[in-house]
Amino acid sequence: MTFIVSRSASSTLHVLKSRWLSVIGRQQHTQSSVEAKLIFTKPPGRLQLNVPTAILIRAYAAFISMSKPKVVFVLGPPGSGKGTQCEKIVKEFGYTHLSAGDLLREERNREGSEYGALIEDNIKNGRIVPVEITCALLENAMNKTKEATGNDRFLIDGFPRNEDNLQGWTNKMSDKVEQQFVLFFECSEQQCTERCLKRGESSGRSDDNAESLKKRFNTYINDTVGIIKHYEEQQLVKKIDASADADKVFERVKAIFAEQK
Ligand SMILES: Nc1ncnc2c1ncn2[C@@H]1O[C@H](COP(=O)(O)OP(=O)(O)OP(=O)(O)O)[C@@H](O)[C@H]1O
Ligand SMILES: Nc1ccn([C@@H]2O[C@H](COP(=O)(O)O)[C@@H](O)[C@H]2O)c(=O)n1
Repeated sequence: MTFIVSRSASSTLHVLKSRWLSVIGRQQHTQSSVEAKLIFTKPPGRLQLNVPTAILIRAYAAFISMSKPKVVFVLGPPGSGKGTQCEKIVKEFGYTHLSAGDLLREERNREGSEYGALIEDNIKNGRIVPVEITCALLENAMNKTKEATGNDRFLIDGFPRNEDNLQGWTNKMSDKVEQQFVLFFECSEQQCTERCLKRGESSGRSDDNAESLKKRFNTYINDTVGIIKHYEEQQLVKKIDASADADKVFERVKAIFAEQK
C-alpha cells in the first residue's frame, strides 16, 4: 500500500510529483491492482480514498504533460507581420511573445556579450545565428517568464528558421514542451519588402534596408521554406494570408486560436 497524505485534491498531484519515483519503484515489484491510500487532511474533515496505483500513475503522467509549456512557432517572410500579429494574440489570448530576432538583438546589445559581433554580422547579412545561442536565449526567456508570471504559453516568433535551428531545438527542447502548431504568415516578397523599408525609416534596425532585405529573403527561401514544409508534412501548419491589413489578418488568426480552446 502506498500512502499519500495531502491537504487537498489539487495538491495531491504535487505530492505525487515528489513521490513519483517511489510509486513507480513499487509498481515494478507489485501487481498494477495494488492500491494507494489517498488521505486528504484538510480540516474540518479527513477523507480517505483507496485508488489503484495505476490510475495515480496515469494521473501523474497527465499532470506532467499538462504542466509542459505550450509552444506555437510563428513563421513567415521578413515583414509578413509576425510581430504585429503576436502582439494582438498576446492581448486576446494571453500568450507570451518571444521573438528570436528581438532576443538576439538584446544579446547583441548586452554589455560584455561574447556573441555581440557574431550576432550583428549574421543579422546584417540576413544569415541565421548558430542555434546554441538562440535556443539558450529562448529557453532562458521561457524559464524567466514562467518564474515571474506563471505563464507557460509561448509564441516563438521567427524560429526555427533553418535545419540547424530545427535540430538544435529538437535535441534540447522538444521533450520539454508541448508543440501546439505552427502559424505561417504568407505574403509576397514585394509587399514584405515595402513594409520593411517603411519600417526602416524609424526602426533603427541595421537590416531594414534594400541590401540586407535581399539577403534575408534568400535565407527565407533557401532555408526557412523547407522548415515550414517539414511541419506541413506533420499537419502542424496553420497558414494565413497576411497580405490584407493587420486587423483583417487578425480576424483569421483569431479563428485559429479560438479553435484551440
Ligand atoms: N497587415 C499589415 N499590413 C500593412 N503593414 C503591416 C501589416 N502587418 C504589419 N505591418 C507593418 O509592417 C512592418 C513589419 O511588420 P512586423 O514587424 O510585424 O513583421 P515581422 O514579420 O515580425 O518582421 P521581421 O521578421 O522582419 O521582424 C511593420 O512596420 C508593421 O507595422
Ligand atoms: N531564429 C533566428 C531568428 C533571427 N535570426 C537573426 O535575426 C535577424 C532578424 O530576425 P527577425 O525575425 O527579427 O526579422 C534574422 O535576419 C537573422 O539574422 C536568427 O539568426 N535566427
